[in-house]
Amino acid sequence: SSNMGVSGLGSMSSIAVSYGENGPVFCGLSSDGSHLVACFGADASIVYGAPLRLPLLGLTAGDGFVCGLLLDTGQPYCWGSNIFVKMGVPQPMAEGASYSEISAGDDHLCALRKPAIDSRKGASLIDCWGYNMTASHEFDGAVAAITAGSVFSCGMFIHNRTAFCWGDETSSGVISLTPRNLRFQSISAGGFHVCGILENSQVFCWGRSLETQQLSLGHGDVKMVPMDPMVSVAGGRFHACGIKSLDHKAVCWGFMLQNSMPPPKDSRLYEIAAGDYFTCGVLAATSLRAVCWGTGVPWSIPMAVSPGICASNPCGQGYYEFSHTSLGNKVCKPADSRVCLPCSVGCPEGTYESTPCNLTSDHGCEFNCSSCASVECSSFCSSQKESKSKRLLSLQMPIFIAEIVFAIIFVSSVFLVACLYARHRLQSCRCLESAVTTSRKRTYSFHKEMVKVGPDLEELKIRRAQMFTYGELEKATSGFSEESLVGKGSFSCVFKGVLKDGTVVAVKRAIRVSDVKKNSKEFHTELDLLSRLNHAHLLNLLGYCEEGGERLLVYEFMAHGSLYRHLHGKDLCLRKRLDWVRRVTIAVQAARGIEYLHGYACPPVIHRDIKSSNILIDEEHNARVADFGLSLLGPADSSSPLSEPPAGTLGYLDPEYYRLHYLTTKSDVYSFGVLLLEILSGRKAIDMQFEEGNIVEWAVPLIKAGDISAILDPVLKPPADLEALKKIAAMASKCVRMRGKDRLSMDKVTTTLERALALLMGSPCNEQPILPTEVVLGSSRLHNKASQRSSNRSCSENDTDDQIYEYRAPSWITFPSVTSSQRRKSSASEGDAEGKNSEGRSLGHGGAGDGLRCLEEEIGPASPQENLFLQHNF
Ligand SMILES: Nc1ncnc2c1ncn2[C@@H]1O[C@H](COP(=O)(O)OP(=O)(O)OP(=O)(O)O)[C@@H](O)[C@H]1O
Repeated sequence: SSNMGVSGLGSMSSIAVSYGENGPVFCGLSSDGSHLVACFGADASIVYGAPLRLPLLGLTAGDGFVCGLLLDTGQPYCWGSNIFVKMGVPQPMAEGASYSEISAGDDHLCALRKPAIDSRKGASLIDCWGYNMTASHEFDGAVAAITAGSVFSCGMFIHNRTAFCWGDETSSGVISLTPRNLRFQSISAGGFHVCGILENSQVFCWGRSLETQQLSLGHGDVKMVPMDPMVSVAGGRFHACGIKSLDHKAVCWGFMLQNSMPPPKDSRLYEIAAGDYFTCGVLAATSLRAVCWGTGVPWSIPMAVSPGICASNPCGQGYYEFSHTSLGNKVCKPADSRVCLPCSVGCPEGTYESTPCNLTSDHGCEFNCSSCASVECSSFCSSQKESKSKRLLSLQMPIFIAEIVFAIIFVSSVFLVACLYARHRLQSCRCLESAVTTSRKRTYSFHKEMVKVGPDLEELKIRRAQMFTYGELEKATSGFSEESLVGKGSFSCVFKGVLKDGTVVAVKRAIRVSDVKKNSKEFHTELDLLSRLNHAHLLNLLGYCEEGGERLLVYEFMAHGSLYRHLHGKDLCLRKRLDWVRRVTIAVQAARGIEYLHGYACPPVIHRDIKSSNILIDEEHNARVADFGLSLLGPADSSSPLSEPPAGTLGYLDPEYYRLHYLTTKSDVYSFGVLLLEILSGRKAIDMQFEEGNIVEWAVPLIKAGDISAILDPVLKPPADLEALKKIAAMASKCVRMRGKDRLSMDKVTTTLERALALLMGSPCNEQPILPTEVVLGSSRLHNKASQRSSNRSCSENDTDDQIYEYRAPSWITFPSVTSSQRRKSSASEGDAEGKNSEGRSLGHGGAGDGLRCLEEEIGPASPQENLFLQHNF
């Protein structure tokens, strides 16, 4: 018994889609076994509010919000914004309650309590929160699964597999239509309907939103419920989709808006989830990528998602255990859990079942080659013949090789014996010496060859980056023409190009320099680094070319250029269009990219050249951190310094680094602090137009004096409430502290920025702790818009206290406390930063601390007159 394969408007799944006035969002649990969620789409409150560090068992989504079931505690956790559902852990909730499943409707969430049945009462408990639904329900008998529609919810009993529904009958009209005698394998609710898979795998739907009367909604088609057997269904607002048992392809029915995208024709799917007018699914291919169809689908989803929810029970009959060739079986964290997927039923016409569905794989279907009637069959059978003969050849091959090897060994042994005999006979022969020399020579040349193997192996490491020929890139950029030139750096030119397959790329071409060796090293550093790093806010390297003296890097093309161009370009409109929310969003995204470099890449990476021209903006206005040419792999312990000659850009350069060559991740924090000041003020890092040419020297005293308005970019109207920008400014001044140890760490910076963004967007701050200490359940309190708003407003003030970050979750941006290993580096540095400037304290790293203390007064921020030696990534 399982509820697998059911994911409707709000059933629990490894993927969830939210909809509503802020736009569509796709969220999915990563396929790497971390159980962590990532969200992509239009609604910033969901995308940036996702609890990036809390492992979740499953997801569900409603109008403007997404909820996950916490893997460790079995509590629901919601993020996004919906005035009827409290974000964080929904309130009121019974103390210590733990749930096995959650399911969200438009404006409510229901959760099935663990254990499935109360042994004393023989009843199951389902708790709901949200619009007209906040109550605790008791049902006689164990419940197998729950699902939520627009203003109602349904469940299915384990013992007789019948469905039951409750909620607002007047507006849903679903409850009274619930069939009493039908037995289901699974059910899924949509807007005002429910579809279930019967025991014979046929679909049965009830309710009113799938019917022809909905034609009055606008132009579109109404399709009948198909007769095909299905393995899973998902209900949208006026439609439902299912995965067919036969071929695992998606099919949809109900009302479809005109011009809405059809489901993918040729792709098999694992899991589906429906939003209001669209549906998304996980591709049953090695990529495990998600695809969406319908109307108003979320943006592209650059992640591999788990194909289902991890279950602790062994897979039942009719299910097989998912295993991924390259992932092993790492989709699930608890060792004894697994994703169970439904077996396909039947084989397409003209084929027969060649292998049955077993514990580890779905069944296989093959054409019957003795009676071929279709073209597909003929081509399949002829390819089979070919592969059979190849197989035969491959079986014979090892025997052939073994024979040759045996012959060689035999001949060499005979030769060796003959030589030894000859040597024995000619002991006084003087040619021995020269023989030794030759043999030494041979050994040497062999070694040389071994050494040569090194770089080849190195090259093999560059897995993801594709190698291009110079000709290909020349063609892509119309011969590196003037028209294709999009930017110039100190040592490179960047061209826009279009590859053969139509991909738009940026080709970075080194200005030819004589010191090829040094540049080659840096070239390979960047290649190696970029190909190993992977984060939504880092600029992806697509490929490279190294031919003769030419070195070219091929990146994704960033349609909106650099942040520098937006802030300091000639076009003032561009600068004005970058309003406060956009600026802070860019800062959050860039911070996340850098935090990844510092905390998640192993070993840690220090960027060394954070600046506004290295923050690029993509088509969807997301920020990407670029230019890792100067990156160095950092020490595993971020506080131990690397002694490196300084490289970077004037104005952004950490004083500790350029004076002492003392390089840690805190050098990037300094540069990021400068970047934040730049974003807030619209001033360049160094601008000699002003009396105070260095942005740090100018801004920090003003911030410390509390005069935040004096530093804000004059081209923008200050926001109504300055609190968010004040927080950012205060934090920026902590980032540019003289001593690295006194600066914040990047994860702290990200957290503060996220919180500031929430404040700026007028999001209510929630006083509730992540794990509530006192909760009451059962008050059928109807949340009301006005009261909710006023309570929201009153609580947004006093959250400046740093400690609050660790314990409290605001309503839509979450700041969960993380595990010690995740914050391995920051915890040490945090202590340092918070334990502020305790001058007498030991700095913990031998002489380095003392050296710093002596030099503290001596060091000042980079002055524009300073003549620095700057390296570059070419
Ligand atoms: N992937 C890209 N897509 C679009 N434009 C890009 C891309 N990469 C770089 N650019 C543009 O080209 C310009 C030059 O980039 P480049 O990385 O060569 O130098 P830089 O970082 O600006 O300066 P420096 O070389 O001094 O560090 C950038 O400022 C940006 O406007």
